[in-house]
Amino acid sequence: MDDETGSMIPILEMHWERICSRLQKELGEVEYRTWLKPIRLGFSEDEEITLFLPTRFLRDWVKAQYGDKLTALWQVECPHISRIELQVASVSSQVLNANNLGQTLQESDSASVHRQEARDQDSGFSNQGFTTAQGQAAVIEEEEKEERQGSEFRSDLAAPLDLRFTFDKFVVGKPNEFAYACARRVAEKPVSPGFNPLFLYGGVGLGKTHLMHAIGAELLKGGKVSVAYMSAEKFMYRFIAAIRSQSTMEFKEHLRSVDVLMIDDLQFLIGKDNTQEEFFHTFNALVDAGRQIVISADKSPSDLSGLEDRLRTRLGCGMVADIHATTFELRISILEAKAQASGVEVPAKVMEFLAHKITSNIRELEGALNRLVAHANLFNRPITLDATHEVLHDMLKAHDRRVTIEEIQKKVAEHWNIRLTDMSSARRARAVARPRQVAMYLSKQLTSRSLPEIGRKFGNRDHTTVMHAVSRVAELMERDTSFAEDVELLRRMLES
Ligand SMILES: Nc1ncnc2c1ncn2[C@@H]1O[C@H](COP(=O)(O)OP(=O)(O)OP(=O)(O)O)[C@@H](O)[C@H]1O
Repeated sequence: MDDETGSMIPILEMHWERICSRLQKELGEVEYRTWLKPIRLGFSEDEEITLFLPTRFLRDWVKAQYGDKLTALWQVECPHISRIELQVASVSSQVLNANNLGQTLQESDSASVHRQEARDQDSGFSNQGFTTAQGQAAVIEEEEKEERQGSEFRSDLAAPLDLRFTFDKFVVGKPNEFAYACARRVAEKPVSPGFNPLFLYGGVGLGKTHLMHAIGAELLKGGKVSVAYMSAEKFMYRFIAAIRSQSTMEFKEHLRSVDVLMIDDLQFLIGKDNTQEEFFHTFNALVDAGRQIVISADKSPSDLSGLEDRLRTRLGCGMVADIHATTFELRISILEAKAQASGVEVPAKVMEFLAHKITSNIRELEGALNRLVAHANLFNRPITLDATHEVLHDMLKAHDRRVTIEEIQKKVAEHWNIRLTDMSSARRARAVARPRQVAMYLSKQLTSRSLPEIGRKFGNRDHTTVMHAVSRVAELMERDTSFAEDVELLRRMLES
């Protein structure tokens, strides 16, 4: 670490400003704003410069796409720099501004940046800098490292909230409307009878953390309330650190002084008996003192076997709200909202395709859209079905599976709103015959069945009928783009 931090800060900043304006000129405003503007200047140590990015995705992208360029530009400014280090961290400009960067630079490692941030903000969230979920993961990693190194217990107990996770960004649909309504209720009126604790549960990536952060953000708007959010994992690490540094009293007092305590991913405490015990006491102390508790987990309290019975009973005695698996409609609404927020035009067919293909998890769906948007911004190309296939190749491959003629018939019938039985009926009306031909065409394209086999599945038709259907559909696709897009969309949905 440079020990001349006082005089080094403005110099470093000056170099960084020059590098930024070069990048801006060279790459253009859009690309610069998308990828490089979020970078925050960290500190210099020997031959290395540390820069911070708000998310892991951005860090990885910047590293892969601009790592060499950034290193080269730093070398032009400061020839002794041979390496740049990109880290995920919640470093708000507020923390690393000219006034306090000096202090920050005197600290010895990146974890100290978080420490500095926490000190600045003291207790509660009201003045805190915010970070992303990935940022928090990085913070936890740093903390674990610190704890392994035996450093002293710290009083900054809670993790920052993620500003992106607010109620207005949460898309409500059938699967999550109850959980949403409960979260809203707690945010508007904490400790309402019957809502303490609020226990949110559901599968991975369905919005539990989002709702918890939204509760926190809403409560903080009103001020005067202290909110502590942390993952159960973090709770455990902090607890262990407190034991090691003989500061468990501080730990308990600090946690028990908050108005609202939110613990995410409680299932992590399964099998961690001592931490469970501590959590149980904290829980009771807070509830007895009339404070609000919000918990999330992947299962309902009664299904969290491995948690002590008395804890499970207490967890289930407030409001238990399930977030169900997403529906196609909800996935579409989420994609529409996120596409609109990104400012990039995403065709409806692409959204339909993604919503059909990526069904398990909103995080994955969001990740797919982010990749498409990033790609479109970077190469200044529109998002199309072809581009989607290309950009998400690896992700889509993971979902690939074999398709049957029955599935093709069903999907095609649904698409054109005809009866499934018409796939094998003798009806010749175009409204029925055309979809049937498309289904034959797709059966030829997507399965290894022979023409006679396909014919048999379509009401024992002759193989020449199938041949005719295949060439007719191919011909129509060439002439009619909208028809071609329909067929293409069906093909991709079936391949998903
Ligand atoms: N209804 C929704 N509307 C908009 N975005 C959503 C919705 N549900 C989830 N998301 C987004 O999906 C991502 C994953 O959500 P979140 O982290 O809240 O899931 P989780 O249920 O806590 O997952 P885990 O079980 O892994 O902790 C987040 O970026 C979140 O903003």
